[in-house]
Amino acid sequence: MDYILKAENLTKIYGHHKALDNFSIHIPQGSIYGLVGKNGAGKTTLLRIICGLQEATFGDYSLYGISSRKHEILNARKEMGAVIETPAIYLDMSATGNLKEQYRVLGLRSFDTIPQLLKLVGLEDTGRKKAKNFSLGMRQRLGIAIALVGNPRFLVLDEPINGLDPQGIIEMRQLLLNLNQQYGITILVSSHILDELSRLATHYGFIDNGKMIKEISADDLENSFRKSIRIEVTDGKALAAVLKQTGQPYKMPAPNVAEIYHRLNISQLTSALDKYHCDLLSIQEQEENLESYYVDLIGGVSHE
Ligand SMILES: Nc1ncnc2c1ncn2[C@@H]1O[C@H](COP(=O)(O)OP(=O)(O)OP(=O)(O)O)[C@@H](O)[C@H]1O
Repeated sequence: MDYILKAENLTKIYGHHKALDNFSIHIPQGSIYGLVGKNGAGKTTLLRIICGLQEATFGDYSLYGISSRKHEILNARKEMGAVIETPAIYLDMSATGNLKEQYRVLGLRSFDTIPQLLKLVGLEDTGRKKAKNFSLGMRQRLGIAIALVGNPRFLVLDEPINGLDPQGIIEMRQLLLNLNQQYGITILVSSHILDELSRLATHYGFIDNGKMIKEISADDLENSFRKSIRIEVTDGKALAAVLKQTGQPYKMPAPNVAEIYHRLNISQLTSALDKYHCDLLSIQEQEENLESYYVDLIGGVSHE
């Protein structure tokens, strides 16, 4: 498989703290790769390193097969655009003004493609309006337009939907899918918003404490989702006691709620609970999702 970005043993140490610890990652060409991890897991550190904003303490990585130890990595980075933390935009300038600045920085002489770029990110009607009067979503999309100057084949986005309103989230989703599907741009996107990420990502990497815990394609992930039955009762302890007797795996995501993964005889369960004076409040079939997978992988209460 062709990887846009590959690392096997990246380590970044701040003082005594390992922000990345022998970290590995494999981003297939053409993917939308969702990087998932809690606050402080090391996501931004990784993104800053691959964008050349920081150096790794140990280890290297390759971009389009070019090792970060080689001088040519500087050229490889020109084929990559990024928005890390807040987009780097001039608030007193219009969208066009901001793009012109970036064209100049990259030494591009003609501004002819600016209208096309503005249309692509949905900012074609902003005229002379200054970026300081843009909504957060418009600023994020302007940041992406700036990152797209120079036609990168790899786009790196740090939490692009954080703080956006529902409309902003939908527009961002459509933009990212369009960039990936119509323009073939590989996208690395970090996000906490798992439900939204699951509508976009073709691959996932789960990072915790600076380590890559698991990489998986969206297809493999979906195939691994199990169906379960969610039961809510008046007395979780009684439910746990009854379920323990079955010897089958179950989880208790909340005090009075259990999820079980095997066939269940409801009348037997009800009469067993009855002995503890415990009532069955609700019973529901459900399928695992990205969020429950993440909780299982990175931490949660399980009785398997
Ligand atoms: N410049 C720095 N000096 C010291 N420690 C740092 C520095 N930058 C990051 N860290 C620490 O490294 C760890 C990883 O931080 P990082 O910003 O990469 O996490 P993150 O996954 O991006 O989290 P968040 O989602 O909160 O941005 C954290 O414990 C953080 O406090």
